[in-house]
Amino acid sequence: MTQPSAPISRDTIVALSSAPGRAAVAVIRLSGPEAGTSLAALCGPLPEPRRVSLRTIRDPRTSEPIDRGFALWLPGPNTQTGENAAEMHLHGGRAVIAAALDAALSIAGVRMAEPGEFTRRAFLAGKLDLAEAEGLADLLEAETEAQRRQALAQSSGALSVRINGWRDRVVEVMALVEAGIDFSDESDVTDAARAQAYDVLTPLREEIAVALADTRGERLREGFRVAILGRPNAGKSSLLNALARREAAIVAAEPGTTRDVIEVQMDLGGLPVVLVDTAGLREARDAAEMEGVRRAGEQAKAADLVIWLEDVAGRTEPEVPPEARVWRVVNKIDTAPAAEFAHRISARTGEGLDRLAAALGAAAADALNSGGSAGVTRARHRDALAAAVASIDTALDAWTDTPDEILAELLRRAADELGRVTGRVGVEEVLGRIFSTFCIGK
Ligand SMILES: Nc1nc2c(c(=O)[nH]1)N(C=O)[C@@H](CNc1ccc(C(=O)N[C@@H](CCC(=O)O)C(=O)O)cc1)CN2
Ligand SMILES: Nc1nc2c(ncn2[C@@H]2O[C@H](COP(=O)(O)OP(=O)(O)OP(=O)(O)O)[C@@H](O)[C@H]2O)c(=O)[nH]1
Ligand SMILES: [Mg+2]
Repeated sequence: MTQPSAPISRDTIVALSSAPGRAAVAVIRLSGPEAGTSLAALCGPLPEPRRVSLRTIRDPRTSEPIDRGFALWLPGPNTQTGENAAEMHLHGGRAVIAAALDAALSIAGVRMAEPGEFTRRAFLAGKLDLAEAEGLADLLEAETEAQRRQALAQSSGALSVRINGWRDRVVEVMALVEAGIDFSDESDVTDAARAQAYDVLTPLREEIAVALADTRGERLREGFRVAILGRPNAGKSSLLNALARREAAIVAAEPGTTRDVIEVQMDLGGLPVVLVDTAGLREARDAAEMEGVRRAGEQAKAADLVIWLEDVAGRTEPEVPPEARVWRVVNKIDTAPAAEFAHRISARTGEGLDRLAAALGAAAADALNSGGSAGVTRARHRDALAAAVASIDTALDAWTDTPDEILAELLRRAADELGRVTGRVGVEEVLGRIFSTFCIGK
């Protein structure tokens, strides 16, 4: 757990923590030193801690009733933020929410929360570390089962435990090397400690490098990208619509219909797949189409998989970047026999689509973390691990003929890089970036 690294604000914050807009129930949360006094000002004498109590919520300026709802008093420090906290569960109408927030803000010392400020305070109180806070952000964004599982694991400390374990081992190696600094006149001790340090560091470096090379966690966050490319009129937009089960893209009989890139999010067996429809590739007839063709090429590069779609009546060679992974799919098999093709479909009749969707799901399952392992999920983690490995490599390369002090410094750098992931090191620079991605009220 992270220790508080900045003074906790004296302000009491308030926010609507349920989704904005009309809903059955709205949850308004307060956190900070005046959360209890504020709740009392709004709802009368404080309920018993952690007990739901039905109250009339009133505007403290006028005593006019605003709503009847549940009040909760959550005294610190055993709260999500570590501070005094309170909640009101109200009827979810817009005017109720507006009046209750306005009434809370009329109380001295209470202000609106910034995006992510509840979570930021939880972090500052040492209730969760940076990687866990990121996991929480991902949990709010999760759209499929595998994403939810990965996010829940990260928010519960799975990645932090691994990273802290690596960091502890680097520190252990550092201590062995530093033993040499302290006993520099006893070369037996130094040599034995160095040898032992080397033996700990080598497999550790391997472990971190393996985690670094595993991109499945990051790809699970972002989704498995499948770009549909082909000549105009192959039926790309029809295929996108058929797989997405909605008319996301315009389909028309004349070639050159699609110009923009159209993305739809799919859930294939709990895995996020992003399907991308593109402009048909040909000698463009106008500037807009030319731009569409250029963007199609970009999508092919960014995709994890390209579907090269062909009309059974006129086969074409894939025109995709050489490094792209390509599946050739033959469409319009309702119009001609096509038994010889591996992937054959009719976007019109739906024939072959279940098989194609199952194959896409299997490809996604290979490429994405199924939500079980606690790997790297963001570029921020990857950068830190890469820097740690680089520092360890420098140390290992120079192992035998480098002074203890320099080796220890390289190892300290590696430990610091690992510490960045959980926020033990270099917190300030990433705080704003991480917490601002939350919604207000989280
Ligand atoms: N109504 C409501 N539902 C909610 C939340 C909330 O704030 N309000 N949560 C908000 O995110 C989530 C639950 N997360 C929470 C995390 C920690 C603590 C908490 O009070 N922790 C204390 C006490 C732990 C204990 O006694 O078991 C602590 O860590 O010291 C509460 C909620 C999801 N559901
Ligand atoms: N018979 C038959 N016609 C199809 C099938 N799939 C698409 N079509 C028709 O083919 C024409 C072109 O379909 P689109 O989906 O717009 O083709 P596209 O590849 O997106 O074309 P561009 O956007 O111009 O590149 C439309 O008239 C579709 O109805 C199919 O499986 N069978
Ligand atoms: Mg199209």
